[in-house]
Amino acid sequence: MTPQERIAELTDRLNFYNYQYYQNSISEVDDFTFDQLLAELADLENKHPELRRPDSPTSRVGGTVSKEFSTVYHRFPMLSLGNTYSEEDLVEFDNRVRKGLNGQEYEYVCELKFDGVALSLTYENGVLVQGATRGDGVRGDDITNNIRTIRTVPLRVTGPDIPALFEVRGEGFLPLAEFERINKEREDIGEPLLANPRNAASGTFKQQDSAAVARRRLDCYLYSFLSEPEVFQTHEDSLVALKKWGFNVSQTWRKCADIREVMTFINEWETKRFDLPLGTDGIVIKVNRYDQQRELGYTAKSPRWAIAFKYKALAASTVLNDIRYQVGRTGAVTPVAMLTPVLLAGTIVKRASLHNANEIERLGVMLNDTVFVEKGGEIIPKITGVDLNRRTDQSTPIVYPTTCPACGTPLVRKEGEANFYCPNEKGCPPQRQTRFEHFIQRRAMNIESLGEGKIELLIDRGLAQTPADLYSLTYNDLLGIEKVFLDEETGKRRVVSFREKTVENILSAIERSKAQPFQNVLFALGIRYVGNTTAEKLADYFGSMDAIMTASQEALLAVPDTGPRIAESVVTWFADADNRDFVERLRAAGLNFAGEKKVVEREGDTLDGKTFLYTGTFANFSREELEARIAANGGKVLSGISKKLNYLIVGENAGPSKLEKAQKLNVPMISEDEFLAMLDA
Ligand SMILES: NC(=O)c1ccc[n+]([C@@H]2O[C@H](COP(=O)([O-])OP(=O)(O)OC[C@H]3O[C@@H](n4cnc5c(N)ncnc54)[C@H](O)[C@@H]3O)[C@@H](O)[C@H]2O)c1
Ligand SMILES: [Zn+2]
Repeated sequence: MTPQERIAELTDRLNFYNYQYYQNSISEVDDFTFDQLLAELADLENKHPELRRPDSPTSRVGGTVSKEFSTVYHRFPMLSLGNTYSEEDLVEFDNRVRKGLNGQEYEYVCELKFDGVALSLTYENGVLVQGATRGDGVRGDDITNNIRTIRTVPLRVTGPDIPALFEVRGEGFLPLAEFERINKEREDIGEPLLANPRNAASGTFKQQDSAAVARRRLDCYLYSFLSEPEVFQTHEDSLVALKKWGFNVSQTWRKCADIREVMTFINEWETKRFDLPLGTDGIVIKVNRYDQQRELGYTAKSPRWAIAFKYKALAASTVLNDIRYQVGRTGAVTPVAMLTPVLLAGTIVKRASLHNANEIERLGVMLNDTVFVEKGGEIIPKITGVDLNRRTDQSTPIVYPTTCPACGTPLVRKEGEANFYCPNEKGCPPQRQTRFEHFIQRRAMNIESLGEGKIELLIDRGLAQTPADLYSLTYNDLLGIEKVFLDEETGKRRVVSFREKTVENILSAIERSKAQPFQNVLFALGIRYVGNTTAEKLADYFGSMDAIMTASQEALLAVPDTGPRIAESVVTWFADADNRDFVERLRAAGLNFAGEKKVVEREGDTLDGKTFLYTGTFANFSREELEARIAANGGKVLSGISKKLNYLIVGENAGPSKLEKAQKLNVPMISEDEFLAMLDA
């Protein structure tokens, strides 16, 4: 390949990766690969400057603005950071800084490099007036409403020394615990999992519906302050002031006297960073004094006074001994790699996730291969590749099972899904077991004292086939039963036994569960795609189990945020005779089959069949009241603007992007008064 061809190929490929990463929140390759390709391109361009393409990613910030939000111009450009993975490069950076400052003394401030989305917040007279993404560095998306949902971002700051106009910048992120929570919920209701916290954060910030954004508890760390004229002498002073004014500044930063101290900081955080509540991928090193920053200046893409040191993802190599196929509640089969134990980032790793059959194929991995495992932002490490140099004739192909490893039923794969499923929902032991686990969890019936092997014991003894059987258990059924569990990995024995106290606790928890609200009961049924939030919406809208059981697909579609997939799943579930029998037994046990509050009482039919969306705030209604009135009069609230939408109700401070889109699609816009008039019609 000629240099010209290679340059063209790299330019196209990297531009495509950037587009996927910033526009669609998808990583086509890992960051290290991306950075290596970018470095290769920069190197080729240096050698052949005449071959450099005008759209080269080496001299531009990677992102763009999107059509869904209105565009804002940054007062000060939002640039990228030069990055390196090596100590030598860091020493070179330090040499450049020393040269650039002509022998002046200088210090650095080191911060963690938070792995999220760059945000810019503008405050006028102490009030947050604008929040934006980085975009292409010059212009970004106005996502003020979404940023307002972050609880740690102050909407107003006060104090004698606060400038009238200033900007703060930081990293918006999805905390790891929140990422795990969302994925657990998604797994629970059969939704595909989010790939990693960074991409999840980026996707969330770009959502149109800020109520949906608020449900994912995003957070933000601030790390930079900008104003004109400057009010601080150093970056350090600004971090201290930001913290004092109430901004969320991670207290992990440290001032370093020289590059050796910087290296110490870098080494210190290499594994300690995994204890932080968010994903990080390196250390950012900044010259502390602002006047020196100015003196050093900028390239087209990044400041010369800062650099990012990126950690290579922590990897280890070990042998893949076996694959276990786990069957989840919805029947999805997931392969789990069983590894020869290996130390990685301070913990012993014995298993790694392989996601699905496609992933095994993509990796080309075989049993007994030596594989690379990496720990990224997520808790469970993953297999990232095969060490082909160490493949021997011991390696044997992985034969993906065609029947359920637990019950022998032939597996099925649905159109467009990566997972295989065991369709034997009722008879398959792990599905039955996880159905119980779903039923007893806190957000469902809250009988968590039945965890840790107790359910298995009940099933084994034939005391419970379905969760409905829990309600007919007696003291004498339970007292004294026990089972010995053997942990296959540690070889340890664990005895689960029902003594008097245990039995009393369990029976009283079962009794108490009868008081759980209706929405919990609905969620506990374990209908696919009916997670917590959906259960709450259905319960609010229909008010009773009977209403939901008999609801048609169309009636279900009228519930806010309920699409065809959920509607179909609900109808199919209740059409099943065993499921209906299960429901009747729960009714007989005395569970709550009706909601106490917010039953939609029909006020009228003036809005029958009409669809609405609203934007802004209203004089006569809160959001909830508005939605309730629409529903009570036969209308439906949609979650986004489309051609199907009949009316956009426009309140105070309406979102400009919604207005623009409605205009483009010719969706009629009405005021609050016009809406009131429709109700009375
Ligand atoms: N995997 C892919 O397909 C893909 C595609 C595009 C980009 N990327 C990754 O993204 C990088 C380019 O992204 P980039 O231009 O945002 O550069 P960057 O992420 O390497 O560095 C700049 C960004 O760091 C963030 N940051 C975090 N903590 C910070 C702190 N304490 N101080 C200052 N900034 C901090 C800010 O958001 C800032 O915009 C690439 O080097 C690559 O690793 C990956
Ligand atoms: Zn099965």
